[in-house]
Amino acid sequence: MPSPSAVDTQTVLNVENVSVHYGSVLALRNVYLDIFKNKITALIGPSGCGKSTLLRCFNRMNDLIPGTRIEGRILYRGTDLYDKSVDPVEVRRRVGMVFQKPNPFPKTIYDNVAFGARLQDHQGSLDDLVEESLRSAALWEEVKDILQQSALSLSGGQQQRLCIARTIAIKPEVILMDEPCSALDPISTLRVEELMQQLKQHYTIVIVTHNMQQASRVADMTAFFNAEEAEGGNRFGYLVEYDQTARIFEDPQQETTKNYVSGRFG
Ligand SMILES: Nc1ncnc2c1ncn2[C@@H]1O[C@H](COP(=O)(O)OP(=O)(O)OP(=O)(O)O)[C@@H](O)[C@H]1O
Repeated sequence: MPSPSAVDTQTVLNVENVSVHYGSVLALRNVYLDIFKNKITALIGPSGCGKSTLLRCFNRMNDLIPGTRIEGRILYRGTDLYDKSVDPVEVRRRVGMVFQKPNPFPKTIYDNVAFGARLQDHQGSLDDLVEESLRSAALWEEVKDILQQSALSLSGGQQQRLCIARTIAIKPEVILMDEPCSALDPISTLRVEELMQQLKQHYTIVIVTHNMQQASRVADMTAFFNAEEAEGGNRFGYLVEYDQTARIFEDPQQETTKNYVSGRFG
């Protein structure tokens, strides 16, 4: 596969020939991919092509699914994420995750943001950390007078920005987002997309999205995956093409990518 056109930045994650099995079923095959610092990388492709599977490999969330087996290597700043000496809890501190459905804890707005920092025995002012994280997540102005209210009283879009604030408060380097806008209305979606553009100054973001317009609006880099039927009828995913987003949408090198981005399948 051709390597992406030149990107002038550091690599944070290297995916080297990664395949993932769930039990005996192959889900994702032979992926090579580099994730670049302070860029937004979108993983796109039809249902079942392994986007979420790969995303979960980046912070070892697949460890929590019994029977998952990963072959190949994923390097985080040169260290093999799956090396025996690596603590998955530490990985998840550096590589945070925001899920499809906003999932605040049934606690106050303040406690949601402070939760991870308290667990980590945060030194310094929690009030400052909560304010700074809510500001970074573009939510402070809306919630500064109701910090002691339940997070569940917020709208879906606000809850998702709160989950982003909760992730930021742990001070990760990478933020993974698994379809973060699919449960949101169009206005909340735009707010989260604007927020992502601000966040990439400080964080590296990888987003799984079904929405091609969203990928073309927010992502610097786009990886297109497809699924193919293996012997026995199971489908497995593989990477078709990875490049700067403008190239994937305007001048893809592979016929399958062209067909997908022009809406001919998926
Ligand atoms: N926990 C699991 N146990 C068994 N198989 C799984 C599990 N999670 C995913 N799979 C299988 O792995 C393959 C890839 O799924 P994955 O969810 O990563 O794809 P996806 O591209 O993110 O799909 P979607 O866009 O529908 O969310 C699919 O065949 C799926 O059925």
